[in-house]
Amino acid sequence: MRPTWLNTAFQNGRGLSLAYVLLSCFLLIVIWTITFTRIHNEKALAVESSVADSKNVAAIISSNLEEVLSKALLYSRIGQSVLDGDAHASSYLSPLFLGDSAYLRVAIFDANARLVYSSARQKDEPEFAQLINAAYVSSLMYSQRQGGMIISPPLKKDGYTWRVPLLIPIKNKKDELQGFFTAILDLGYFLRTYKDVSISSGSRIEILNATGFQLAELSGSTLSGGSNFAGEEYALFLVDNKTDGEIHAVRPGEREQQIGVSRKLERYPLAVIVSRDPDYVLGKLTEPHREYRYQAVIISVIVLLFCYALVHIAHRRKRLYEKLLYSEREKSGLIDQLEMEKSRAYQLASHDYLTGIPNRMLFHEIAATELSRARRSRKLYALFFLDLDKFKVINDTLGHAVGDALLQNVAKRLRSVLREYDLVARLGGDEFVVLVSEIAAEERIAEIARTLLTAISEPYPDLEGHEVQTTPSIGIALYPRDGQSVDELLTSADAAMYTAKKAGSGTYRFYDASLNASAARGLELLARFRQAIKADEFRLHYQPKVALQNFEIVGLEALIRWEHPEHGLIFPNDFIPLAEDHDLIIPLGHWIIKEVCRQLAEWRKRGITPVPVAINVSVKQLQDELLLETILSALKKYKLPPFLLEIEVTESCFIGDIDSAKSVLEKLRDEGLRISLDDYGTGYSSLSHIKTLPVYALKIDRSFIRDIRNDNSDAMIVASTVSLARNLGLKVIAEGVESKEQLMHLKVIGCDEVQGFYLQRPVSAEQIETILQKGKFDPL
Ligand SMILES: Nc1nc2c(ncn2[C@@H]2O[C@H](COP(=O)(O)O[C@H]3[C@@H](O)[C@H](n4cnc5c(=O)[nH]c(N)nc54)O[C@@H]3COP(=O)(O)O)[C@@H](O)[C@H]2O)c(=O)[nH]1
Repeated sequence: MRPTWLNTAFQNGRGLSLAYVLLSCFLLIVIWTITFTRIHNEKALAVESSVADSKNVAAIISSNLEEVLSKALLYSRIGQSVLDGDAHASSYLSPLFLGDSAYLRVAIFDANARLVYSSARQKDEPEFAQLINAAYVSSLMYSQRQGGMIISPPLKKDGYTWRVPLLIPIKNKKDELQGFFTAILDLGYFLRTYKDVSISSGSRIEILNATGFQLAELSGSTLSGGSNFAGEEYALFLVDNKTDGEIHAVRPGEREQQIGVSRKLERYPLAVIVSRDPDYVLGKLTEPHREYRYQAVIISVIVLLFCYALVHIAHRRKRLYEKLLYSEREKSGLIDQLEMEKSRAYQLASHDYLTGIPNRMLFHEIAATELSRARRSRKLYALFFLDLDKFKVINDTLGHAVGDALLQNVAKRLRSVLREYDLVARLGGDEFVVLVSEIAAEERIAEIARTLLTAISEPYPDLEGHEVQTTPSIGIALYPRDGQSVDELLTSADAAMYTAKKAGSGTYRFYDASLNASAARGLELLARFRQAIKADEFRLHYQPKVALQNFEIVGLEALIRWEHPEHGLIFPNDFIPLAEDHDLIIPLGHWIIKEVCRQLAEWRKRGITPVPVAINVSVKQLQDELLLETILSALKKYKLPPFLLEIEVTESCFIGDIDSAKSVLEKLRDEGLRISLDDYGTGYSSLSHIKTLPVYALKIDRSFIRDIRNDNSDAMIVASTVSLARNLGLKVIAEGVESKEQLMHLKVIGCDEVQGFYLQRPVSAEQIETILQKGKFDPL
């Protein structure tokens, strides 16, 4: 992820422009670095190859020069024979010397510097006199390394400076000076032989003697000489120990440093310098290097133009982005305004202006959605229609302001006594409606009606300075019994409200008249409950669970009934919710546990093979601290293995304090009891959540089985539950099987067990005994 400031910078174009400029600078640096490096390298290479070439030339020249000088040594030995008095020796010398163009003339002197022989047949040789003096001055100590040779600049200033005289002292066997061999060496002739081979217009060959005097120079085709470099930096190489090397000094008289190499002759006091004009060496690179720079300039211009174009685009983008942002802001402002207007309009259209609660329109909308949910639920839905008694009188006598305040307070009180998700609306005038969803038992409905009645009947101490008291008349309609749609329910509840009004103010009535009696009966049952446990009025009925593989009975479910002395057999839906609400479910639960264990023990005693019996345990029972102890002591008392007792819990046990419910069930499982999840599909638990619970089986709710043959979505839900549960290693039991078709369908999709009226309704312990003895069904 890019940091936010970077994102913003890139979005608004500023960051992009900067990036393009930096990239361009980088490219320019790269382009010019490459260009200059290439130029520099090529120059260095050219200099290097010129130096190597010059070194070769210097080596060849110095080697040839050594050869030429070696001949002078040969001639000096013939000269010794002449000095020894050999009359014919001089006749050997002439032809040899005549064939050697490098030497112009030779002469031999005795030890007293008297001329003994001259090839030029001269009486004296003044040019050599200076050399002979020099030889005496140096006490003839010229080293053998230098061939014992003296080579000096010519005395004659005739322009032929390259015609240099050389002297070789001649010694006898006792190493005494016997005389001198002298010759004029034509270095010009020598150098010219290299003119065509190695020398071009930009090159120069120089021959220096040991003192730094330039004896000869060949520059192009021009011969010259006579410069004295003694003591100059240019000739410093003469005094170092190296034979050859490069010259890094400006030649006297030149402005630029030449690319030069030097080489000293090994045996004679001469040195060769080969140098080249840098312009000449590097001149051929000038054009290609100009070309490189030209290319670099063109590429740089392209890069700059490209950069300019990109920056321009980025700026345009920035401007567009700003415009877009602006219009987005404007648009979202408009949308917000419209939304506000819309919600205000909706609020006005859907809510009662006086009380702020939903009006008839919104009530219809929400109630319709609630009823569509109600189809899946096994709970009850009730619509309460309320009308305030004597409201017209209050309004007419105390004024509209008091009437309005009363309506507002009634709405508040209704809201305050109901759950958040119960629906309260004002239909108009003094008519209110309340839709209460998911009511566990019918008895609860009467309780709710009484709560509403009490809340509204309380005095209103200060309504615009007046104390007011009123009562409501409440009509109650139940879904789906009294109406399938909102309108039908409203009509029924309205009718019931009129019945209530007729019965006298401050009362409630059910649309189904029989329920008025049952509401009263609820109170009566409650009053007798504890006594009923003591008087042993409760009974357990049993319904078999059958394996679909072979239709054998694999278990039973124990279902409670109340054998009331006056009302006869009462079913659990009529008293279990009452018992739950008034903390009576715990003593009842203890009774059921003991009774099931007692029954199992009795069957075993009578030789009937017992099968596991499941009991229903509610949330409240799971919170009972004595539950585990009661179960274990009952199993112990009747010496029953724990697997014979099963526990059925609903998903509602895992809403709220899930950990404590889970821990109780885990303890029970650890003791060997099996836990199954009842009414699966009516709650919100996902299979992945169920996997974390200590359950071994799922009981698919009968509302899914009812239409399994006709409703595709029910069939799909059941099939996928079976397959997913199997993957999780859970058993699947289908409840509410009422037909052969449902049974076959469930067998085909791989359901494990079924329970339902088709095979067997719940029956008394005596009746189930016969069925248990048979052990299996034959439903096909
Ligand atoms: N906490 C306790 N709850 C209990 C106990 N005994 C029962 N109950 C719960 O009361 C609800 C109603 O029970 P009941 O009226 O006994 O109905 C059971 C069956 O008779 C009924 N059933 C079985 N087969 C079919 C069928 O094919 N069609 C059909 N319409 N009804 C059928 O289902 C009820 C059993 O349901 P379930 O428990 O989900 O397996 C009920 O919620 C009971 O749980 C008790 O001792 N303690």
